[in-house]
Amino acid sequence: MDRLLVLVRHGQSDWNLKNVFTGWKDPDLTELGIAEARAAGAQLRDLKLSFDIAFTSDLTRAQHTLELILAELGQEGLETIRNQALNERDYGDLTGMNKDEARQQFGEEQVHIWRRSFDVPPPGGESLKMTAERVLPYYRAEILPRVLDGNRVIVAAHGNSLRALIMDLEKLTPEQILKRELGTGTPIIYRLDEDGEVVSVEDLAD
Ligand SMILES: O=C(O)[C@H](O)COP(=O)(O)O
Repeated sequence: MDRLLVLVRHGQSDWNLKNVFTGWKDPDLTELGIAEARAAGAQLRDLKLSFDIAFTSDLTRAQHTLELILAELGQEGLETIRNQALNERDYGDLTGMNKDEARQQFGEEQVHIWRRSFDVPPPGGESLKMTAERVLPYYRAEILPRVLDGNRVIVAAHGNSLRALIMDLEKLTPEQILKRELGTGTPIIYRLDEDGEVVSVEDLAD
């Protein structure tokens, strides 16, 4: 049985381009983001992969990325479950602020802690630990059982919601996961065993 799980971060968004903290705000993809999503779909098609069900967040940039990938695969209209449990980490008071301006205002070190520490949330927002506390229960309840049933699953989501999932799948420490940068529009292909443990991982960025 092929227990396939593909994770993909959305393509470049308007606010990625503007270097602005985005979190739960809802900008769409840029032209480059659209091209990245199509390229991700083409990579999966070249690998002859197709899917039985898709999951995405409640945010446009991830949903749009998924639609473009499915179109490349000739799988428009595939059953898709959207849930805000897969949303990007909530950036709280930093949302909408330019990342360089935030560094000038709060200092390089503090902004790095907010962005890449495991359990220090940005003011009014979510840490990676808090993000994992909503992503992982959803994964275990809704996504993993489908993979274990033999459905080929694709998940289009966000840098930090996917980090939370990857940390669990690959059994990474907080230090290891925080060094892991996920490319926009780059699929990561997992195959799992009957217990949901990772048998193989292929990051198409490598
Ligand atoms: O929400 C955002 O601004 C980005 O998608 C992720 O931001 P980060 O690189 O600071 O984690």
